[in-house]
Amino acid sequence: MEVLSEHRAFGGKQGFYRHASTSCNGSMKFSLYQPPQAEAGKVPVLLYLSGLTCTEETFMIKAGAQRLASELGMMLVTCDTSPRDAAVAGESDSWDFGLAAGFYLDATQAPWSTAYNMYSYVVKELPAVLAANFPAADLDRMGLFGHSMGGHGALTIGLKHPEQFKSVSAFAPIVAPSQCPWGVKAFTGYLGADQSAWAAYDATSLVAKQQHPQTILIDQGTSDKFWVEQLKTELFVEACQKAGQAVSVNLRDGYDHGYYFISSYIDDHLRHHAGILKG
Ligand SMILES: N[C@@H](CCC(=O)N[C@@H](CS)C(=O)NCC(=O)O)C(=O)O
Repeated sequence: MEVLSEHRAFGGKQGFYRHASTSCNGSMKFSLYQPPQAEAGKVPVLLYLSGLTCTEETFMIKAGAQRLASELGMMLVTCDTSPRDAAVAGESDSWDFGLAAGFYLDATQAPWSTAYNMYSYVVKELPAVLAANFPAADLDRMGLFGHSMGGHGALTIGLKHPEQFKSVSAFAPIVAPSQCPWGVKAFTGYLGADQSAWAAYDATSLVAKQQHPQTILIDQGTSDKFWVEQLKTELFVEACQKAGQAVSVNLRDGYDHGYYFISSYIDDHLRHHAGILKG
């Protein structure tokens, strides 16, 4: 692992790192905030998955999460949103598919399957890099959250791996990718036209079969221009009610899809995860 830069922040350390990734067939970057408590022992790890067009930097620059993470003694980690180094033909043709749009799945279709394996990257490869390089990262106390496409990643991966990700939350998540334009485009390209392969990466389908033992926290702005067409919170809430999954949804009046919304409610999410991981 290569250190790109490290910066003192709120008594801890904000760093940016690069490593060779087999899942993504090239080098990948991630960012990590170590709270001051990491100097004295292990701390819980909160992994954040970003949305379309974002990088490993976006959350650390815009969400304003480090101040409370420092107080609570939580490590924050954000990865990139797709492979960057694999030179897959056509990957930069659109902003909602390919580069910065990996959708946290393992692609099965050529040419994407050689590198677009963000599911394996998040579940296996990145945690192994953390274990090897950050002794203070307590991987038995990991939480997962994310925004939009990353909210979809957090919900699906959290539902599939409740033992690994003990707490789950999301800002403005895509909850039913099989039923919205972003998801249909991504799943058709990465997974193929046969929709039977899609359910494994669709939170609304998944929750009928696999529930998370903890309450899932969701915040959604009511002035989010993507809410009705792409995000469809209500489909997940209905599926949770049917399946007996505890979910707490806060509709935030007048907030849009951007990072001013996220930074307004980031503390609630950090406290949600701390309550479970440190409880
Ligand atoms: N490019 C898209 C919007 C993309 C977008 O809103 N991305 C969200 C995640 S889905 C984001 O977090 N963008 C980065 C930012 O707001 O800093 C558009 O013009 O409609």
